[in-house]
Amino acid sequence: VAIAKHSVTLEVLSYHATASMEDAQRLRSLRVASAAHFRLHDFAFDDINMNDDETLTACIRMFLDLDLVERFHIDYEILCRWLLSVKKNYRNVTYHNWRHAFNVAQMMFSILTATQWWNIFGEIECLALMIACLCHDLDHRGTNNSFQIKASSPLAQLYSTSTMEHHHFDQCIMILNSPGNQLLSNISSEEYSRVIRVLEEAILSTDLAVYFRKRGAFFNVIRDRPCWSLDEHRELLRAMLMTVCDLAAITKPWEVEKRVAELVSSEFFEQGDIEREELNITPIDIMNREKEDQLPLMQVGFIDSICLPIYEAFSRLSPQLEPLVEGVRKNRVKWLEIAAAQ
Ligand SMILES: CCCOc1ccc(S(=O)(=O)N2CCN(C)CC2)cc1-c1nc(CC)cc(=O)[nH]1
Ligand SMILES: [Zn+2]
Repeated sequence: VAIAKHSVTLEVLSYHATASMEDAQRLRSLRVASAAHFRLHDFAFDDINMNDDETLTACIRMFLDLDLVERFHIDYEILCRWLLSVKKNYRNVTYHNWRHAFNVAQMMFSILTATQWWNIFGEIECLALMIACLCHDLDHRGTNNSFQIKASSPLAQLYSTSTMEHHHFDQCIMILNSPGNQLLSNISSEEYSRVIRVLEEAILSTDLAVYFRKRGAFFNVIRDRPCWSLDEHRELLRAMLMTVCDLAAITKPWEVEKRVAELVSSEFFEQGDIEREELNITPIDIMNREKEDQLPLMQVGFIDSICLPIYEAFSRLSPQLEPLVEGVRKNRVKWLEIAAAQ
């Protein structure tokens, strides 16, 4: 029975859509503007004025400028089809959609280039980090890990910890293995297994529970600088870097942060509505529409407990990253002002 259940579950999960030949041909024919044109090196980057095609050509630009296409002999049409397939496997949910993944990848690109850490990680790990950012929330349903457990969803039956993150990695691998989407088909098996291992670590590290578990070690290692080189703690740095990119909306100019927080809270409230209506449970405050007025102070709590520690640590690691922690501090003031005005 267990196997039957498992195969049924896999059956349910294994559906994924890949892009058509026509779509890939069309994207392939589009002009790819420069990183400067897209402002891809800006920490204040905002995708709001971009259409979907532009987000895709901006991803091509990031892969080209990190020299990943040349270095890994990536077939251009496969890169186009792979990007289209990744975008197609994000659902039309309020926050955890393609635009979120795209913004996370742009933040990774701007940090790797501003700090020159692409030199420390090397091409294999940069390739894995960029793929991880674009794929890290694949097939998100707009509900979090605890919801999967409470709803005993098929995903929770497969993965009891980091439920969604294991699924995102699963989906990422399935797309990479799909005909016409095999981005990594021209690298050696030794390099391939390194990319996949870094990819899995990076996607799983976007579970905030993993961030909480690992960040103590990271802060200790930072404190004892400079008696070690970043190179010795690359895995820990990559894990923290994924969280820094995943939460980066909190560092953006107020108008961006305000808009994104609205999307995050809407998605939380949608989950709360399902919990109330279908699971008959009272949602936690952050997902409870009736507690909407507490949102500004919740954001201050989010900033103090989760964001400031990591963005301060990163600005100590590299002065080029100071604009990030400054952005968080400015947004903290704005959230407090709103709370005080209520
Ligand atoms: C904006 C609507 C309210 O949003 C929040 C409310 C509370 C907290 S929390 O730090 O208290 N905490 C986090 C860990 N959970 C397990 C328990 C609750 C975080 C957010 C929040 N999260 C994200 C990441 C998705 C982005 C964002 O902007 N805000
Ligand atoms: Zn994410």
